[in-house]
Amino acid sequence: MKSFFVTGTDTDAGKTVAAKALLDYFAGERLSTLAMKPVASGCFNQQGRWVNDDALALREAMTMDCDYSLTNPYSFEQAIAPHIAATEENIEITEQVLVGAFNDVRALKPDVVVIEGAGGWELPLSDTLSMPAFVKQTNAEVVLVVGLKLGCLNHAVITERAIRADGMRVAGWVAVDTQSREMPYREQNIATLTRRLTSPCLGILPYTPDWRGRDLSTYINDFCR
Ligand SMILES: Nc1ncnc2c1ncn2[C@@H]1O[C@H](COP(=O)(O)OP(=O)(O)OP(=O)(O)O)[C@@H](O)[C@H]1O
Ligand SMILES: C[C@H](N)[C@H](N)CCCCCC(=O)O
Ligand SMILES: [Mg+2]
Repeated sequence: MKSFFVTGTDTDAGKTVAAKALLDYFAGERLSTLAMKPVASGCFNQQGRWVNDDALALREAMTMDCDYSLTNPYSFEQAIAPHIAATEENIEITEQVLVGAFNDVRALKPDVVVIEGAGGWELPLSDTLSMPAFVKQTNAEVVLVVGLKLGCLNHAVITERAIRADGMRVAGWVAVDTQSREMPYREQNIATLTRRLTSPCLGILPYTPDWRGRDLSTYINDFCR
């Protein structure tokens, strides 16, 4: 089994869209998949349970099925920094619960698990815990999603460096056009990312308003053969 943790240059970088594209790609490779959005802030009540749009989109794209609570063990109502949302709900996010959910997902024996982070790499989860501590326990390779906007070059280089400094392997990066209006000098920016990042480009995702219903596998380069 392989696991990929999808992080980004920031919140709104396009992690959910890129994670969906990875799930579509693995499905096209005839690999079975499960997805996780372990910590979600910005949830709504659906039939008595708090659910999150990212988690639901990833669950639609995965090829296997599992209980919602394994995909998304922590779901907070407010769309704010998760550790603050957790405090507001008198909940402490623990590594034990996160790793427990990951192990339960792994026990279902998918070929691939795709895990979407929240915010950027160094996301606080409590006063003492940050997301990288959980990622380390999963042994996942990290995919860095770069939301194409002014400022992304600095954020991308620093994030790739931070992931490696934390001892994790970077599988590569995916650039995402998150807005209808193309970033000025888009190609030059992508060329700079290609030169300055030392991991490979795994794909470039164009602006696709109906991305949820589309097969995005075509935008992912072959990297898992
Ligand atoms: N390629 C795209 N085409 C169309 N819309 C996009 C694309 N990429 C991102 N978006 C939109 O931009 C917004 C931010 O993208 P997304 O939700 O994937 O970010 P994220 O990194 O997952 O953020 P979060 O930290 O909240 O999980 C969303 O409204 C999404 O629908
Ligand atoms: C609610 C939002 N869309 C994300 N899911 C959470 C982003 C947290 C960012 C925390 C931070 O680094 O400041
Ligand atoms: Mg998301």
